[in-house]
Amino acid sequence: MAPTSSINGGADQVLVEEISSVRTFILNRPKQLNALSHQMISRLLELFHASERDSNVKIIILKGNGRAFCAGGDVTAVVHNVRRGNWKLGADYFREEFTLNYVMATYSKPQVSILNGIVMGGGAGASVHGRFRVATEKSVFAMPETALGLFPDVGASYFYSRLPGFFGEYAGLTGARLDGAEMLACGLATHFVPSERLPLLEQALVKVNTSDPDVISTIISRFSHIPKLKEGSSYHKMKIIDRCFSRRTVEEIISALESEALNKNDDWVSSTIQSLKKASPTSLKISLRSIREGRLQGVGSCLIREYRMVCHVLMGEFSKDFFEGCRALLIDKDRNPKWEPSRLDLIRDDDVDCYFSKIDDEDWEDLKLPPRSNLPPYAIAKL
Ligand SMILES: CC(C)(COP(=O)(O)OP(=O)(O)OC[C@H]1O[C@@H](n2cnc3c(N)ncnc32)[C@H](O)[C@@H]1OP(=O)(O)O)[C@@H](O)C(=O)NCCC(=O)NCCSC(=O)/C=C/c1ccc(O)cc1
Repeated sequence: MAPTSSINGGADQVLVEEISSVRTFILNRPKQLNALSHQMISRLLELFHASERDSNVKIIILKGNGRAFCAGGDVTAVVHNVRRGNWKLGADYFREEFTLNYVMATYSKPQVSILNGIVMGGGAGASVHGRFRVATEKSVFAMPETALGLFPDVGASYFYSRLPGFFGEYAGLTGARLDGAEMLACGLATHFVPSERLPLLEQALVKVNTSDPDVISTIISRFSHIPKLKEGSSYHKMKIIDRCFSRRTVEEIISALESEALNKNDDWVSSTIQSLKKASPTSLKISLRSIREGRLQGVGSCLIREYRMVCHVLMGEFSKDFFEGCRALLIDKDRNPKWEPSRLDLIRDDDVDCYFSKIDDEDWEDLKLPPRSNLPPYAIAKL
């Protein structure tokens, strides 16, 4: 085994192992649950580009050190930037992060992400776009942004809109946590491997000398099985999810859930309503619109639209909920955000439209994604 080399600049935040044709990148901020710093994103982008150019590299393995794969973007950096009042620093972060998501979604070599723990926000973006996502019994997946005054980004309007039925709308609006079995059932994961078998899986993968996804899938399948969904799983609620989350507006979704609650006492329905009522009303409305638009767009267009949206959120012209969400959940930790506008009916369609418009600032540009050429047919977005 080649020695583990550490990467500077990111102060060892991404470790690299080189074993024959396989490059393993290890997110290495275990104390922060591998939250993605700007440096980590830049480094990953560099490593992905370099590995794509290197014909000796056949597959990429991405994993996390410690109990998380990755708990999202580094939100302590957000707090820092907000205090400095500079939304463009945030925009720079997202520009690079979304570019990384796009490179992963169109990558010419299989990426195998080992999701043995927490996978949230940016962690989902760094894995779901890749070819293989291996969940375990320790996986906890969520896009929790509506509780923070943001919206499911990193291309979630692409991958959530492609989940069965209206499961993506459900998971995106409520921020629901999914376990490994649910991830596999809905397609966020491609395989489920018990964590105790991961060392054997990795030993088998590092012997690979091909980028053929069928070969790699066959290898992972040797270690995987289909786990049973828990009795209380949201995936068993697909009929209710489809009935309610297919509605045109957030208001209609909530009232459909309330009708379900009247008909039948169901804890799952009550807690779903509670999650929606706790979230930022503005976030809910822009998230629903984003996932709906994502249904008809490719991954690149989704990321370009989400970049516009996130810049509007950071500018805070219509609502400053993102800053309030950071205050309530991260700074003061009172978990009691005061959203403004405070109610769904105070947000008009025109207000939602603004989040999808170009930014009125002469220095601002739409996200420009790198050209991707000569890709093999399987190097298209994966869901
Ligand atoms: C449920 C979690 C994943 C685990 O909870 P736990 O097991 O009780 O563990 P802790 O919450 O104690 O977390 C352990 C440590 O990791 C830290 N941490 C845990 N997630 C994080 C984290 N995303 N960041 C930065 N430290 C963290 C957390 O602060 C804590 O640090 P410390 O108090 O110093 O021990 C919990 O940590 C949690 O909810 N984390 C946030 C998850 C989340 O909302 N992720 C998506 C956020 S939205 C986003 O990505 C936007 C990023 C952004 C970036 C740049 C911008 O300019 C603008 C926006």
